[in-house]
Order: sequence, then structure tokens, then C-alpha cells
Amino acid sequence: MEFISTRGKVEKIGFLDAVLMGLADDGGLLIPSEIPQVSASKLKEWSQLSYQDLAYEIFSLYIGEEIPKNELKQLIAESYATFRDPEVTPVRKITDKLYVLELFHGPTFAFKDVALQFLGNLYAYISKKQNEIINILGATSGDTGASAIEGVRGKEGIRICILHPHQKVSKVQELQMTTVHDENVMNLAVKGTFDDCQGMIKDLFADTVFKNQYHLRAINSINFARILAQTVYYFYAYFKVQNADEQKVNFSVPTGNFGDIFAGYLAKRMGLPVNKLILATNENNILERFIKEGVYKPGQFHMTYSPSMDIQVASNFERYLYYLLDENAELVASLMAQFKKEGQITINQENLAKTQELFAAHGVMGAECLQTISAYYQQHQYLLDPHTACGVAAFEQCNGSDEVCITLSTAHPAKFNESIERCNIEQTYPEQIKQLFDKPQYQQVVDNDQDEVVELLKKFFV
Ligand SMILES: Cc1ncc(COP(=O)(O)O)c(C=O)c1O
Ligand SMILES: N[C@@H](CCOP(=O)(O)O)C(=O)O
Repeated sequence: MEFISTRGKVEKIGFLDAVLMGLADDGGLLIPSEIPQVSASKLKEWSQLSYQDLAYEIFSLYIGEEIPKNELKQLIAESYATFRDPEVTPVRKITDKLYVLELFHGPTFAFKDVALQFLGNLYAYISKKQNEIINILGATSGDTGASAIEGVRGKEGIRICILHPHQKVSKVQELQMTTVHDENVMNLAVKGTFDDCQGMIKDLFADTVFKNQYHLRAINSINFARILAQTVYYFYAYFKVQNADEQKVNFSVPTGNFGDIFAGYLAKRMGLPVNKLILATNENNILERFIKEGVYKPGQFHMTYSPSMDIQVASNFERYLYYLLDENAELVASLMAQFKKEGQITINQENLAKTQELFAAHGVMGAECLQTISAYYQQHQYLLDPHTACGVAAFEQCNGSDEVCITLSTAHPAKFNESIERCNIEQTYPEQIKQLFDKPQYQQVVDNDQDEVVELLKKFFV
């Protein structure tokens, strides 16, 4: 399998080079040159597989011979051995219409672990095999950072620096990142928003001289390996729905950077019979507005009960745009340049209709989010975290009466007790989270200033 850029200015490269490149060198995003197709008979075979075996089959389609079979199997086994549930991502049936796909059984209690446990091990593998220096630079609204740090802490040949928006992540998220005291980890708390953090790292990745000099590697969903690992649970969950092939099966996805829902889009393009992708946002609803109106334009930033989705500029939107525009890289490049200049992209009516054929969207306001948490707790004795609650509220709004829906549960409620307490629900913290409160924190608070960050990176990355 070869990889190309959404902006068309990168020579075709293999999977491992795509992982190391992270952001495409022309500023675009890497995607497979062709999307592998999975036949109905293959799907039937896959429906019987364990999570790990399914991951192996799907990964192999993209990795080919670049990692020997037994080594890939070993990487997958190690990555999912850290999960607390033997099914890795179990599916719970809540009602006849609603299933919840629990993605929070990994070490940091968020869906990010599914991809980042694998990517952390993959980086360690590449570092050892190819003697590559791995200096990871990432931005987080709370979950990616904790998960990426957990995936590589203490690993030889790897350093990691994570930027998070100061005082705009939950307390547990902050503690998960900043109580790690390994010398290969640096946490920078930026006085700004997640978009500021993400903007900074994207600029640094786009500066190929700096990127190559300091061997910068990405763990955000700009890295295609993240998307790939996240496609697996769409297949796995679909196979768990009773009589899925006789029903219309939707997925409802709490969305910020458009990464997780893009993985669902990719699964559909590979042949998984997904009916509709329901995009759930909070008050930061740029993506809801895009799906309803065809205009992609950042709005005012809001702090919400679902802080991990407090995102305005969604990295993976560009990947979707590429496919929406019939893989016309030149057009994508010019639209992205226009976005940089004018802060807005508008698609035509034909493309809006195409988008609305597959996507529905609902922006969930704070009161509706809390009300959904309370209602599901009372009626189904099931405690939703605020991001998942947005997904469930969007399911209620957008699911057709003849459709079933799998809502992605992207985090454990214990990570967001600030929001759960507002529903007057007392929850018990898992032991791993409880112990964080006794530990000292290590982080540097910095201004929202790229030069200040660069100086710190130069000292930290060897
Ligand atoms: C708990 C949680 N839910 C949902 C999201 C949104 O996922 P994505 O950015 O892939 O759209 C995030 C972060 O991105 C998250 O941390
Ligand atoms: N919500 C994310 C934001 C970063 O998204 P990513 O999927 O591109 O890593 C987070 O928790 O950090």
C-alpha cells in the first residue's frame, strides 16, 4: 500500500514512512492511494474474529509486507494486553435501538488508547529496527496527551512533548498527563485554547527543515496510523449488533477533530455497510454547521461540559474534503489556502447533498448534555460521560425509527467528574484515577507564543 497527500505534492511513500512523516510534507494529510475493498464474504469471515485478529486483518491491508506477519501480531497483542476488558472494545445494548461501543477500557480511560497503545509500540519498534530518533510533538484537549504519554513513557529512543490548553482540560486529564515524571516526557500548559496548541504544532510540522532537524513525529490524528487503528472498532461493533445485516445500522460519533468519525467514513468506504454517520458536537459546532449548511467556518470558542471536543478547526476535515471533491488534490490545496487566508470554505449544493446523504449532525448544548446524562442514569442505570452523552443526544435527534445506532462511548465518566457532579450523581473513581490526586505535578506554563515553545523544544529534543 502506498500513501499520498491530500494536497498532491508528496511522492508516494510506504506505511512506515507515512507514520514517520505524520503531517504530509506539503502541509496536507496522508491517505492511502487506494482504499482497500472488503467483500461481503470477507466481512462474514471477519465477524467471527477476536478484536486482535480483526485488527491484524485490517492493519495488514494497509501495512502489507512492511512489518513481518509475526511481528505485527506481536505488536497488536502487546497493545491490547493493557486493556481491562478481554473484548478490548465491548458493545453494550441499552435499548432495541441503541448500542454503546465502550472505547474506554484502556490505560487512560479514553478511546485514544485504542490507537495510541499501538502507535506507541509501533514507534518503539521503528526506533529499534531502523535506529530512528522519535521525538513526539503533540497537542491535546486532554485525552490524546494522556494516552500518548502512557503509550511511550520510559521507552528507549523516544521523547514526547505535549501541549495542552492551560486550565481548559478536566482535573483528571491534567493529572494523568502531568503526574508522569519520566525524563522523556515534557508537558507544556499553553495559555490559550486547544486550537492554539494544534495550530502551533501544525506550523512546526509544516516547517520541514525544523521537522527533519528535530525528528518530529506526530501522535495526533493527522497521523494516518491513528485513523487506521480507529477503523477496527467500527467493524467489531457492527458485528456485535443482532441481525446487523437485516437492519440499517448508524454510528453516532462525538466529534472534535473529525478523526474518529473519519475512521467510520473510511470503514464505510472499505465496504462496511454503515447506513448513516451521526456527527455529535457541543457548542463548538463548526462541523454541525458544515453538515447542515455546507459552510466550514470557525465560530466563537466556548468552554463546555465536554472539554475534549472544544475544538474549532478540525484536522481531519481535509481528508473528508479530498474524497468529497473526487480526490482532486489541486482543488483541496487551493481551498485549504483559501481557508488560511479567508477563514472559510463553502461547498456547492451538489457536494452538500452528497454530504447529507451520509452524515446527519446535531450540536448538543450544555443543558441537553447534562439532561441526557441524568436521564440515562435514571432510566437505564448507565452513566454516560459528557462526550458520550452528546453522542447519545445526537442519536435521539437524528436516528430514524427503522434504524439502530451504535454510539461511540469515547471516555469513562470518571475523567469528567466536574460535569457528572452537576447532575447530582456521585460516582466511584477507578483506583488508577483515585491515586493520581496524591501525586506531584510536572508541567511548565507558557504563553501562547510559538517562539517560546520552540526554544523549549530545542532544549528538550536531542
Ligand atoms: C472523549 C472524547 N470524545 C470525543 C473526541 C472527539 O474525537 P475526534 O477529535 O476524533 O473527533 C475527543 C477528542 O478528540 C475526546 O477526547
Ligand atoms: N480531543 C483530542 C484532541 C486532539 O485530537 P486528535 O484525535 O487529533 O489527537 C484530545 O483529547 O486531545
